[in-house]
Amino acid sequence: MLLSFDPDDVRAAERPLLAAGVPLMDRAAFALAVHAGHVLRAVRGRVGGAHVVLLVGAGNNGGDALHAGARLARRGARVTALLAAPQVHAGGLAALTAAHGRTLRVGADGPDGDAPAGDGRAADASGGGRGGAVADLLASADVVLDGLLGIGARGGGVRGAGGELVDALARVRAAGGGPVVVAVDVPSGIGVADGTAAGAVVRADLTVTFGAAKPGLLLPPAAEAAGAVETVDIGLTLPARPAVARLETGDAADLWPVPGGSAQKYSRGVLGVVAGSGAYPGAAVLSVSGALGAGVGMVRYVGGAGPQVLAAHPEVVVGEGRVQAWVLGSGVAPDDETQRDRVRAALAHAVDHGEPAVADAGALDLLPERVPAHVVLTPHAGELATLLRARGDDVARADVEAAPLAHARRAHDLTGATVLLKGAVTVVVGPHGAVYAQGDAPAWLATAGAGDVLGGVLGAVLAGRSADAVADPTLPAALAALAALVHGRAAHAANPGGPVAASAVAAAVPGVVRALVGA
Ligand SMILES: NC(=O)C1=CN([C@@H]2O[C@H](COP(=O)(O)OP(=O)(O)OC[C@H]3O[C@@H](n4cnc5c(N)ncnc54)[C@H](O)[C@@H]3O)[C@@H](O)[C@H]2O)[C@@H](O)CC1
Ligand SMILES: Nc1ncnc2c1ncn2[C@@H]1O[C@H](COP(=O)(O)OP(=O)(O)O)[C@@H](O)[C@H]1O
Ligand SMILES: [K+]
Repeated sequence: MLLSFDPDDVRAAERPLLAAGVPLMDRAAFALAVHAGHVLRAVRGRVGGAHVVLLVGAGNNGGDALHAGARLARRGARVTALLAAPQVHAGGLAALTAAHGRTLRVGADGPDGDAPAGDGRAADASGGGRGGAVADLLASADVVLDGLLGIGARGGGVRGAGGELVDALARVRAAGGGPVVVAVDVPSGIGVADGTAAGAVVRADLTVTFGAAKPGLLLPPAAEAAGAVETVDIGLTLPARPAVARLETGDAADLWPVPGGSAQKYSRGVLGVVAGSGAYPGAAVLSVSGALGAGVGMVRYVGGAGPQVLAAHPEVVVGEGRVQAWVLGSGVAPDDETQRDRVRAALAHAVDHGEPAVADAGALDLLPERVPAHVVLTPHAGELATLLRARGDDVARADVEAAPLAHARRAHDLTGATVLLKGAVTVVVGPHGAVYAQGDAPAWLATAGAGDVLGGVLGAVLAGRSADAVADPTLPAALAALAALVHGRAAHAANPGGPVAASAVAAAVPGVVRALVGA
């Protein structure tokens, strides 16, 4: 599991070590220089002679970049530091200057010249170009180390001279080629704790993060700015509970309901599916496909698409009966009152009798005011905005897309449900601070019906672990993240690197599950 921690937790973990004189910045800078060295060898063949540009802000994040730059300079790299603040980390600046790195102060008027080392003050000096000089430097760099802002960032992108550097770097990259960008701890400008990415934000190819990942490296939309993430152990002891977690391959086997030797279909879990309608029979078929692909004990289908479901899946039982979990609402048309009544009844049953339920699409507006966490909502951004508006919030789809975690959390707080918010990175919020961010899927998965398959996969897992999911209110969030992981991997497996239809995703689910839980 990839765990991330809020800046406050990271600072609290650093404090006793710093008080004891542990050289945390040295550890961070050493690891950063090692990773930058790997990148330089990959793009240039060697560190010696390579051109490295440091973007340096006012804080310790800039200090990391300067110390790492000094190490690279000592290995023969040509290092130029662009100082975006009047005062930068004194020790880092001294180290870089001692290693014969160059420093240029940048501000509203462009680069001002070499800054003296020693007191960390980047005073004006003679020499240095203006105008396009920064752009030329960035364009000629092999690697840029982004040390403008770390966990001390306060929202809304990089402001001031640093923001201008971010824009200049973006223009260089947009023109084609350009340097490999390595972010120090986090891409500068992201919302480190909430994953927002407004204003001037560095787009990195690699982020080298210290102590533990930060939430913004996992959460949308900021996660996209991080590139690959390398976590460096600098010896921090962090709390047991992360801010945001991401399930990985090794986590699936413990969570998945693998049948024991004495299993029979009822003990493995029966899933009731109330999905599809005259207008959308395909949603019922796809939802059932996802559930069967995930290995549910049995599916009972309830609704008007029985013939289509049976034609595709003769193993399904059509009609009501006892179930251990539900999938509700996929493809249920707003004017299909009969099917909507069935969804309402199933939701009430799920709440009253402790049966986990997936509430998708057409079930979202039928939700009771409050539900337990074993009811899992699976909206996309537009549906979540609608749900929040129905509860009095003035929110549009774009607001949800700009801050998915905040809005998923809001929906959880308002309803009590576990919330799985679909997207390029799927965010899951449950009670007691359970938050997951899964970025497992190719963009090809953004195709009609893919969400129905996800609902089926999740329903199967909830049916297989029904009693556990009711007893432990944080488990549905973990199982929802697990379903997103399997669903995303199935999209890859169905046609690596190419387009997929929702039914092909469902067909790939059994193989993905085998790979994850097979001995
Ligand atoms: N505490 C430590 O000893 C360690 C800290 N480390 C590094 O230190 C970083 C944190 O350093 P700091 O606490 O100094 O904070 P930062 O280096 O993240 O920056 C804080 C500075 O940026 C300014 N600032 C904040 N938001 C801004 C914005 N939106 N636009 C422009 N300027 C803004 C603030 O006024 C402040 O001067 C970590 O991310 C990590 O890179 C590492 O060296 C590991 C050890
Ligand atoms: N850019 C993207 N990259 C990867 N996966 C995506 C992207 N956009 C959407 N998805 C995933 O594709 C699926 C689409 O589901 P949904 O929007 O409910 O479609 P439908 O209602 O047609 O089934 C979700 O699982 C979502 O997480
Ligand atoms: K940074």
